[in-house]
Amino acid sequence: MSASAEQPIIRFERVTKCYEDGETVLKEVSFEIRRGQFYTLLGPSGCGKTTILRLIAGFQEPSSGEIYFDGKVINRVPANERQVNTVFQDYALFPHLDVFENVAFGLRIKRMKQADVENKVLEALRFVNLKGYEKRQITELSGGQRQRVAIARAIVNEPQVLLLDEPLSALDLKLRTEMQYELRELQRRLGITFIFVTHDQEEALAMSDEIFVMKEGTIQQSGTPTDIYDEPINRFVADFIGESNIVAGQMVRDYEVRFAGRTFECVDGGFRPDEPVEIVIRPEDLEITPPEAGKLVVKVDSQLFRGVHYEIIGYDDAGNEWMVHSTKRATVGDRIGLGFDPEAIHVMRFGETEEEFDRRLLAYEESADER
Ligand SMILES: Nc1ncnc2c1ncn2[C@@H]1O[C@H](COP(=O)(O)OP(=O)(O)OP(=O)(O)O)[C@@H](O)[C@H]1O
Repeated sequence: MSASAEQPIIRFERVTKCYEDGETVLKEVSFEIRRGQFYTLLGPSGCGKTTILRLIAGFQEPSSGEIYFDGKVINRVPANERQVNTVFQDYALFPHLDVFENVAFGLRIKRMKQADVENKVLEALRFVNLKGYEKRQITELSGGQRQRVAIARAIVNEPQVLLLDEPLSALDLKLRTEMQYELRELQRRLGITFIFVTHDQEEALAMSDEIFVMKEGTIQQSGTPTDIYDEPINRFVADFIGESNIVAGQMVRDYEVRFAGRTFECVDGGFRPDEPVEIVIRPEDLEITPPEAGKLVVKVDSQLFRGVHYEIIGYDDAGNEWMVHSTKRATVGDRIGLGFDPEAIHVMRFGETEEEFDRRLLAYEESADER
């Protein structure tokens, strides 16, 4: 592999963004984006996702820190000189132009020859399955088709990076799911980097090679969907990604944790003895057993049929709530046992971010070396 192929295509180095009103919406954010991958920025409204896209696109400048593209600082490079295109939430199509002219717009500005414009526009429309729609007006298209025109208009410029700001949020659920497959497939065929913004965790898990989970202008955790689902770094991430049982606990020593009034074997280390922690167990990792065989015993409070499983809510004697996803039914009011493997227990430090976690792990490994 050549050096440039290994180099991240985009790198943020301690990037901070304050708006004129003094609000700091990104706080020393650092990350790397590798070539040809599908990235998702995931987080609640207002956490700074769109601001990151605007900084990459060149619509805004950072207040401090460096943005690199292909190894060069681009903080002050104008938007039209960057090899980046954006698909906006509302698509921003021109209603008075037909499909062909919408897609051709950027090429006409570049004064490309008519024959080349035609070739490129038709190729882009083929890519998004809209061949034959060239003469249609935008108003005569469905939401999904408009979405595809917006993508064709962006990829016709052959960007190295495509930024997509909540592009599926205007679509109904069925079309949204279809477009998730289409977008993922399109990214693979084009082989360019996609940076996708959403606040929908299922969408992020389904589509991404890598997810950045954001909160209040910081990246809480980055990783593959499975990393983030299985090993959430803190309560915020665990809560935001999927359904979780989160209860307070205390480390006894490495690989032994106490919660709900009992001590359990676990697979996490690197904590101080007696350190207060939070425990995550996913509802699908809990198994219903007879009460005497359970690691925990809960009283069933409610039950809902969810199609593939029952969602059962119960309370243990310490008052903790437990959600269970089970193909077995339970009876409201009964006491049932809950079984789980040591691997199903995920131990987190209170409110720890990824950087704090890395520092703790390093210190732990160094102290283990000394021992
Ligand atoms: N031009 C601006 N001037 C001042 N404040 C702004 C400006 N643009 C955004 N903000 C503020 O910056 C914060 C982050 O906004 P941003 O649009 O990046 O969030 P987001 O995560 O994309 O949210 P959403 O999911 O709602 O689009 C918000 O508090 C927002 O009010």
